[in-house]
This record gives sequence, structure tokens and C-alpha cells, in this order.
Amino acid sequence: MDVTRTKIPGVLLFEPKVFGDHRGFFCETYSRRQFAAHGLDVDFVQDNEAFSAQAGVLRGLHFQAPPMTQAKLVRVGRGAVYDVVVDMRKGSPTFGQWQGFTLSAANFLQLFIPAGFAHGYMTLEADTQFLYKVDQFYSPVHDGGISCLDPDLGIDWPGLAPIMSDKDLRLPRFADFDSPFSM
Ligand SMILES: Cc1cn([C@H]2C[C@H](O)[C@@H](COP(=O)(O)OP(=O)(O)O[C@H]3O[C@@H](C)C(=O)[C@@H](O)[C@H]3O)O2)c(=O)[nH]c1=O
Repeated sequence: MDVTRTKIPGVLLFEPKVFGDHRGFFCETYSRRQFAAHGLDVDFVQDNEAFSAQAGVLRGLHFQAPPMTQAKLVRVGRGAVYDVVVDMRKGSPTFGQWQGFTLSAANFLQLFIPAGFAHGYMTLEADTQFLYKVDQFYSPVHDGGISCLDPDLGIDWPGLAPIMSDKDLRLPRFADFDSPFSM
């Protein structure tokens, strides 16, 4: 498992070792030992799967507020996404900045997103399966978000017509939201 730091401190890109042979392939998709080797002590408690039927499905930007914050380990099982994190941690040198990553079934990349980030993604292909682990249970009352389309954030989404939930269309802009996260 190769691990790369990103421009945002705390966000890590994991590249599992893939063993291909005439049957197909094998890879470890999560290893507590690998996490520990990189100083990560995360107790994942829930696995999630989201299926998007079309390219252009845009989900996010979501987080859970304290005390129910969630770290996430996200990946794609089928298809591809453009995955985006926004640093919501007050006091962080990268507060308010975003970074995007292409995650796909073909490249096997996984993104580790600590608590304190808003997260979202746009599907690049139809029939995309998005898989992720979280270290806190779902809590609807702590469920929060900011708008994917906030012009102040200026996220450079792929040029597909966005298909969004009504909930996500109503999310506030970053500047109108008092972040509950700090470093
Ligand atoms: C996230 C979640 C949703 N649900 C329910 C609530 C709702 O009725 C239904 C769909 O929820 P949503 O519309 O929020 O699903 P979705 O937009 O896919 O939400 C996800 O988006 C990505 C970007 C993330 O980062 C995730 O943390 C999560 O917020 O599923 C759960 O039961 N457990 C969960 O953990």
C-alpha cells in the first residue's frame, strides 16, 4: 500500500498493491496495520455504499458536526468519480481550500479524509459504485453540508450537467456557514 500526502495536511491518498493473475486480481482494500504504520489510529464502525446510475451525479459537500464527526476512507468499486474535499478546520493553513482527485475502479485509489472536512463527488461514468468506511455512526441531526456549486469555493467540477438531491441543492454557501471544526 503506497501512501501519498496531498496538498491539504491530513488528507492522504492510498494506492493498494494489486495482485493480478489469469483469474483477475486480489488487493487489500483496508488494513489497520497499514493505517497504524502511517500514524493513523482510526476505529471504523460503519461501511457505506452509494450507487449512481448516471454520469454527472453530484453528492455533497457533506460532513457530520461535532461531537459526531466522521473520518472517511473512500474508494470506487465500479466506474469513476471526481472526489473533492474542502478544509473546514478553522485555524488550518488550508481553511476553505479544496482539492480534487479522480478515484476509479481502474486506478484503485482511496482517499483518507479526516474529520473537519466537507466531502463530495461527481460521477464520471454511469453505474458508479462508491464505497467508504466511516469512524462514527450516522447521525441525521449532525448531518451538515455546504454547496458544491458555491462560486466562492470555485470547485472545478467536470463539465457534466449536475444531477443533485433536493437536500444538496438547498445547502448554504461556505461564507454563510460558521464552521464547527477547528484544528
Ligand atoms: C450517509 C447516510 C445516509 N443514510 C440515509 C439518509 C437518507 O435517507 C439516505 C440518503 O442520504 P444522503 O442523501 O445524505 O446520501 P449521500 O448524498 O450519498 O450522502 C453521502 O454523501 C457523500 C458525499 C458523503 O461524504 C457521505 O458522508 C454521505 O453524506 O440515506 C443513512 O441511513 N445512513 C448514512 O450513513
